[in-house]
Amino acid sequence: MEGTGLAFELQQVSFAYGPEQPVLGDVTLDILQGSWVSLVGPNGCGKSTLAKLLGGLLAVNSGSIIVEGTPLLRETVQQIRPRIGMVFQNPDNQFIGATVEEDIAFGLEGRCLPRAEMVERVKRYADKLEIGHLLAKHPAELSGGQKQRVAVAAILAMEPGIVIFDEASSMLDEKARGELLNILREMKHSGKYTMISITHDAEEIMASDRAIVLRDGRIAADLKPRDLFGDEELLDSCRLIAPYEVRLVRELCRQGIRLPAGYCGEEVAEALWQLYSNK
Ligand SMILES: Nc1ncnc2c1ncn2[C@@H]1O[C@H](COP(=O)(O)OP(=O)(O)OP(=O)(O)O)[C@@H](O)[C@H]1O
Repeated sequence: MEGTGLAFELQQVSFAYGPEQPVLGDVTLDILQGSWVSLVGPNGCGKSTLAKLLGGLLAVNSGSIIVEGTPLLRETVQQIRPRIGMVFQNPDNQFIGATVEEDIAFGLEGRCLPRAEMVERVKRYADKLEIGHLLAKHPAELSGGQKQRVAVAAILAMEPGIVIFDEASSMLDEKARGELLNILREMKHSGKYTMISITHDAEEIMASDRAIVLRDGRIAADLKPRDLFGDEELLDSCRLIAPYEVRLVRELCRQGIRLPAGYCGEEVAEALWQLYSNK
């Protein structure tokens, strides 16, 4: 369920890595608490840079970012950072501990939690992510999908209200990608998290509430995922491919079988079934 408060308020945010290199310009947007936003766009358009600004890893050159009501400033960044978890592309770069258990516990140690609560959280989030049987393993013994589950467990154990996934599924195989997507869906369903996912994955975008399209460091579109996948020109400019069912509906339309565009999986099956049973 979406909350009524705002997780992020961005006003005319601009950022450059150097004087010659403006990356983001005039980005103004609000993100509702409890919502799941996909950040999409072609390579180099500024998605990761925006994620780092949101996560307090970089500071804006001009404009402002407010996180859950608190302005993100040099003086407040330490207070805001713990509210935001970030999961990156390469799970190997996210491992800190020598075992899965140590890795999940690592972030909690900095929070000065009582030992019993730390142990309980490690177990609870390991169980939630179905990695309880891996707690004693060394990271090198895990598959890519298992490593990414550990990375997510380590972030969720810190109980952030906001989680940013920066291409977290892009190095995973199809099965592990599907499993990670299910984790994201469960997180959304729990209503406990504001989620931002940077992704080129059509299914992941389709599962989110809203797609923000960046092009050359500016917001080019802000729309429902199904509307994004209904707009071939916009999709092309983001270098995205629509999910299979959307392409199927489009192809059926070309063949003269008319179904509304932008349908998602079960709706396509239902519409085709209706069509078939009315023959
Ligand atoms: N640390 C850095 N120093 C200098 N320039 C950078 C740095 N990180 C990114 N850039 C540049 O900023 C621009 C935006 O990069 P960014 O990684 O935010 O894009 P992106 O949309 O996430 O790309 P991709 O889809 O390829 O991951 C690019 O031109 C990139 O070369």
